[in-house]
Amino acid sequence: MSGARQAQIRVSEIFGPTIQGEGVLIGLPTVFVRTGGCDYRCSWCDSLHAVDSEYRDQWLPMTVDGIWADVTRLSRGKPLMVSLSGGNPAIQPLGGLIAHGHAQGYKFALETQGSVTKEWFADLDVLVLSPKPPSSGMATDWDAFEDCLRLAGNGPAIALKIVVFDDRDYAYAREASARYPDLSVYLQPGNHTPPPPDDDDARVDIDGIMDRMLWLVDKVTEDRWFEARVLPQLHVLLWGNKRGV
Ligand SMILES: C[S@@+](CC[C@H](N)C(=O)[O-])C[C@H]1O[C@@H](n2cnc3c(N)ncnc32)[C@H](O)[C@@H]1O
Ligand SMILES: Nc1nc2[nH]cc(C(=O)O)c2c(=O)[nH]1
Ligand code: SF4
Ligand SMILES: [Mg+2]
Repeated sequence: MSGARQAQIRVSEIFGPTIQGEGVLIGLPTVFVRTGGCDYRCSWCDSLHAVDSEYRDQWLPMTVDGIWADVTRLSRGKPLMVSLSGGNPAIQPLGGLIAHGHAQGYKFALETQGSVTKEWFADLDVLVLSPKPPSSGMATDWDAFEDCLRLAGNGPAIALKIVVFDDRDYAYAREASARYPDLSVYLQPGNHTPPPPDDDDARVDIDGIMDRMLWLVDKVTEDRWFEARVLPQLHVLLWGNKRGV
């Protein structure tokens, strides 16, 4: 067995099929592989159970074969799009998983903030880069971000997805998009009520999300930013902050 097949990947949860709730693949049936651990700490992160080391005892080191047994069981052996998220999945050794799945007709989309890059980005089908706006409390390292684009090359389709809570975030999204005019850009209203990691049924402020959604639509139309796409987190509208959907 090759080294890549035996690499240990830290997994927080594997679930689905559900529909991709965000961005360029919205509505597409998918199985999620959510890895554990992140180099960021966004103030409003909705997946702290896969970020905060307090939850690391819930993360399992898994091999490609172990993950693949779950993915094929959930998809009942029918190839589909696998969504790699986290935490930051870019810090995990995912190249072997992607090669193994591709050989069986599956596709792979990766969600990452663009702070860490890997050679295997070039093997992805879809790369979603989600640089973080000021409200997150994180600073963007644009050199690291550009490394992601460079290593991905012409391999995957690449899209920008930027969370927007307020005017400063919106200005950041405009700047980020202006830097990379060839990338399609998706604006996502922020959820002010991310789930506490231990509580699946936490209330979600749908009215607030809808208000920001309407505000964002006004902003892009007033600015004649006609390349931007504005989309809510569909899974949050459907299932609130529930985990595993
Ligand atoms: C949980 S992150 C995991 C992948 C990677 N760390 C990243 O941030 O792209 C997946 C997506 O959820 C978004 N997200 C996280 N918390 C959110 C919130 N409270 N409201 C809206 N989107 C959020 C992130 O910006 C990212 O686009
Ligand atoms: N349905 C669904 N769509 C999603 N898109 C991005 C998600 C994520 O947490 O990375 C996510 C998620 O957790 N569920
Ligand atoms: S980068 Fe992604 S997973 Fe990490 S803290 Fe921010 S939103 Fe959460
Ligand atoms: Mg999520």
